[in-house]
Parts: sequence; structure tokens; C-alpha cells
Amino acid sequence: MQTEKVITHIVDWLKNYAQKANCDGFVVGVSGGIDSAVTSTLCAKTNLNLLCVEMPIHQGKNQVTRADRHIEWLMENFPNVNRQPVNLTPVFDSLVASLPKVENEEDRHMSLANTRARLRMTTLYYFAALKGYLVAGTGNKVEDFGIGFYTKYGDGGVDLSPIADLLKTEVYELGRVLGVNEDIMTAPPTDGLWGDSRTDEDQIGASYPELEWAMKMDNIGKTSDEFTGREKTVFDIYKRYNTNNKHKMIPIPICEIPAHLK
Ligand SMILES: NC(=O)c1ccc[n+]([C@@H]2O[C@H](COP(=O)([O-])OP(=O)(O)OC[C@H]3O[C@@H](n4cnc5c(N)ncnc54)[C@H](O)[C@@H]3O)[C@@H](O)[C@H]2O)c1
Ligand SMILES: Nc1ncnc2c1ncn2[C@@H]1O[C@H](COP(=O)(O)O)[C@@H](O)[C@H]1O
Ligand SMILES: O=P(O)(O)OP(=O)(O)O
Repeated sequence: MQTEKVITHIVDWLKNYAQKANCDGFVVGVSGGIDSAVTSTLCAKTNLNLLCVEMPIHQGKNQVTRADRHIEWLMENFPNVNRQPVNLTPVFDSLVASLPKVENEEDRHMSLANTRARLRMTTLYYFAALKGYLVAGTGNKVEDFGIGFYTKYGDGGVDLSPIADLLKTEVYELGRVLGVNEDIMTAPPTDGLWGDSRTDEDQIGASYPELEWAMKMDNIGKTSDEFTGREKTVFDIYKRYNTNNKHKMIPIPICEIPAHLK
């Protein structure tokens, strides 16, 4: 990959899009992970305004520290960057307290995890509307078009996606060239939605490089029966996520009314 040229291409693309949309800048949720670090740095390099929003919800201290340090680094290097911490923990707790109780708490773990992502999306759009900015998404190609590993209308609810055509390993390559902090470069990817330290790999059962391999195999038409051992396991994991989450990758179904009924 011609990393420097890819960076220039994305920065120009962001700037052109914002100017055509008549928007003054970008809002990015900064979590302490690599995707939001790279996305926010690319936005900062446009010289348009960038608001970095930190939105902890019962967040691990190490994630908060990484996000803080990244934003401080951006602000030292780019005068167009500002920060906005918003503590969503009491908002989340209050919503949970208002919801009906369930018999088994386990049953709603996934639903509540996704609720966290949707509260963050709501917050980002609050600032986008207030300031006339666009919400820049942080999804990469494997998450968005491979396994659909994001929350529909949560972190998937964005105005534009600057890194969605880059594999996770390519996002790291951009991070290296952009000078993203070593703490972030070496942190295991996590969706941080569970109130514990589980990583994406713990949840999915395969690493991003493995999933990238499976995505490439799938795209060239390979099938599960062509693999054995770990390769077969990874390919099957990839296919399961890809199939189950297809609904996130295609336009939502619309019930068309036949002409004779109108
Ligand atoms: N970037 C990240 O790393 C990141 C961020 C957020 C979430 N995540 C992970 O992503 C996963 C998100 O969970 P999810 O996918 O169950 O939740 P989701 O809310 O994203 O998608 C499930 C919802 O989609 C709808 N749906 C289901 N099948 C459908 C179909 N066939 N057609 C139309 N709509 C359909 C339903 O409303 C269902 O509740 C979790 O594992 C979470 O940990 C990862
Ligand atoms: N704590 C957070 N503060 C701000 N923005 C956040 C936070 N956690 C997540 N985000 C945003 O959501 C996407 C996806 O998050 P994952 O951690 O990969 O699930 C992240 O890139 C941030 O933009
Ligand atoms: O989306 P981020 O920034 O939280 O990155 P990661 O998923 O690698 O933790």
C-alpha cells in the first residue's frame, strides 16, 4: 500500500465532502482504539474543525487514558482540534433503571451492549447538529463489509466513512505512518461494550488478520469444504458472521406496494 498517498487521498476526500456539504468540520467518538485514533487524525489533517468526543460508560481506566493521551497529542499538533468529554455512565444507568426488569440478566447483555453504542451515536449527532459538523465513522472494511461487527444505528450510524475501504492491518499501517501513540498501536482491538476487558478476538474466535484472510478467500469464491483445521474454523466463523449480518451491509428492505393497489 502507498500509505502516504492513501493518507493524502482520504484527507482530500474528507475535506471535499465537507465543503460540498457546507459543513465546517467533523465529530469523532474517540475510544482509545486504533480505528478512532486513525480516523480522528485524518480528520485533524483536513484543517477543518474536529471535535473529539469521549463518552465513557463504565469504561476501563486504561481505555480512557489512551483516549485522553491521543486527544492531547492531536491538540498539541493541530490548532483545529477540540475535545468534549461526556460522561454517559449515569445516562446509561438511568435508562437501564427505567426499563422493565428481566428474569435473567444474561438475556439482555447483548441488547444493553448495543444500547451503549446507540447512546454514543445520539450524543455525536447532538454535537454535529449543534455545530454544523459531520459525524465521521470509524468502521474498517472487515467490520463493516466482512463480519458486520458493529451496532446497527450505533457506531454504524454515521455520515461518512473515511477508513471503511481499509482492512484492519491497513488501518494499523496508517496509524504507524501518522504517528499514533504506541499504547494504541499495541492495544488489542475491543468494542469496550461489556464492562470487562474482553477483546474482539475473544468474542469472535478469530483475529483480524485471520478474518482478512477469510474475507479474501470468500471474495474469490472459495468454500468451506476446501479448507481443513484452523483455516476451516476461521472460514466458517467468517461466513457465519457475514451471513447473519448481511442485513447491515445492504439497504434496508422496503415493502413496495404493487401499482394495482395504489
Ligand atoms: N467496532 C466494534 O468492534 C463493535 C462496535 C459495536 C458493536 N460490536 C459488536 O457487534 C455486535 C452487534 O450485535 P448484533 O449484530 O447482535 O446487534 P445489532 O443491533 O447491530 O443488529 C441486530 C439487530 O438487527 C436487526 N436484524 C436482525 N436480523 C435482521 C434481518 N435479517 N434483517 C433486518 N434486520 C435484522 C434486529 O433489530 C436486531 O436486533 C456485538 O457482538 C457487539 O459486541 C462491535
Ligand atoms: N468510550 C468511548 N468514547 C468515545 N467514543 C467511543 C467510545 N467507545 C466507542 N466509541 C466510538 O465507537 C466506535 C466503535 O467502538 P468500538 O470500541 O470499536 O466498539 C469507536 O471507534 C468510537 O468512535
Ligand atoms: O474503534 P476503536 O477505535 O475503538 O478501535 P478498536 O476496535 O481497535 O478497539
